Amino acid sequence: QSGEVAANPEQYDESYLCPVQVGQTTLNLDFDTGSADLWVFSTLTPKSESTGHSLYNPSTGTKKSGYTWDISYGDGSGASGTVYADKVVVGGVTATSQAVEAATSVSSQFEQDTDNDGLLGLAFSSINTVEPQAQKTFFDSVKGSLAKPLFTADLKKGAAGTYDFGYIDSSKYTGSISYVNVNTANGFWEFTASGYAVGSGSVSGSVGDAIADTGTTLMYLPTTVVQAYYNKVDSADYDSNQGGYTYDCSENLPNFLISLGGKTFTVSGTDINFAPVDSSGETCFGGIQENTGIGMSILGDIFLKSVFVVFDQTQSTPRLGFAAQ
Ligand SMILES: COc1ccc(CN)cc1O
Repeated sequence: QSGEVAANPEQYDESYLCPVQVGQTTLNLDFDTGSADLWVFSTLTPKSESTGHSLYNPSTGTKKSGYTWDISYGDGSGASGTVYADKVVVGGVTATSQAVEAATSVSSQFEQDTDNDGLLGLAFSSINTVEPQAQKTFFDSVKGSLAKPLFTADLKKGAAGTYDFGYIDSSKYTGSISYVNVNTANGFWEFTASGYAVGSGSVSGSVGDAIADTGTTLMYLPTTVVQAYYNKVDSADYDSNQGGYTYDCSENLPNFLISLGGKTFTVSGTDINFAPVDSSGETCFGGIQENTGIGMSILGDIFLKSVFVVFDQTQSTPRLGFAAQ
């Protein structure tokens, strides 16, 4: 089988939500290549936490007795609950008995984001949080039945993009796809990013160890790289109250160039201009921030919206393919 599903941006492209049939209900889920749990708001979620969300009703599923899950994300948000086996359909691709993690508790960030009805993890199943046995991601559940064991991400700035499962749509990118091998030891789509440049010119140095993470909004890079970037933005400085680099919204940001698999990709300064910090619209928060304390770099949506990415398990070693959009 193969299929395509829309990836609809929230305000400021904070995250992208895709319609997914879970049991008999269609929910809008955040496809997250940085985690491996498929969890959903449900009729088991306290009403005080689920108002405004679409809810999975586990009555259509088979309860996995004694199974629980509990996940925490890098931004301090999290959720927990119980586990059911049920039908999940993404763009016509069907997992007939997918582990569906029904939330019995969610953190305030999820409670408040009423566009988001849960997450569909697309990292490696080794980091699924279900106890006593880790469960397969949706991709792992359907991988063997896909025309090709791969999926692609084509996210866009302020417009609907797509995730495709089982095939590469050559109309969605320009030029050739350059591939890098993935190290799955940490359960992420993790690889080594090479040189970089600010504005234009030839790349140098090295960004280093990085993950491709559709579930993270911004780009988190080594301090040396981030300082080099904002040194080229006159009004920029690090604002500890905001927790990152800010600048005058009136200032044009430079492009950021990064080399992956021998090919240089350009993230436009307009894409790196993330959002105003408040309603005055005077000060803006940058889409490139420091990876301090994370242990690796994260190429999140700010990066991903300017490339076409293949999450490829056609070889014995998983690999990532990058092409310009
Ligand atoms: C609060 O919202 C989220 C928190 C964490 C993730 C995973 N990186 C996705 C989200 O949509």
